[in-house]
Amino acid sequence: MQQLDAAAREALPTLLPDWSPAADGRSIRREFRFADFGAAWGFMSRVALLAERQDHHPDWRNVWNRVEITLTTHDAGGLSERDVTLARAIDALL
Ligand SMILES: C[C@H](O)[C@H](O)[C@H]1CNC2=NC(N)=NC(=O)C2=N1
Repeated sequence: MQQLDAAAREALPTLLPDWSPAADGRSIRREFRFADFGAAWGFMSRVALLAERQDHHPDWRNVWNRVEITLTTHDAGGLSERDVTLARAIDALL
């Protein structure tokens, strides 16, 4: 599994404006806030189905109506196209 190349990294702020790259460049992160726990859980259920379909899984946490998602590719030891693909699919759920 290849890590993102320089051009793809440069495109991240445009492609994924709501995701913040980690200082070490190895992951991207976004926080989501919903009306209540049920809405947050429903979102997480849909993300879980995306993750299974893409065989690419988030590192995430949920506190009541908040969901924090961090994406990285463990097999690549950093960011890959799989992270970009999953992030875009997650954004499309909103
Ligand atoms: C064997 C299976 O394809 C791998 O373990 C997949 C599963 N989901 C994954 N998710 C993430 N975030 N990174 C991976 O490297 C990864 N690898």
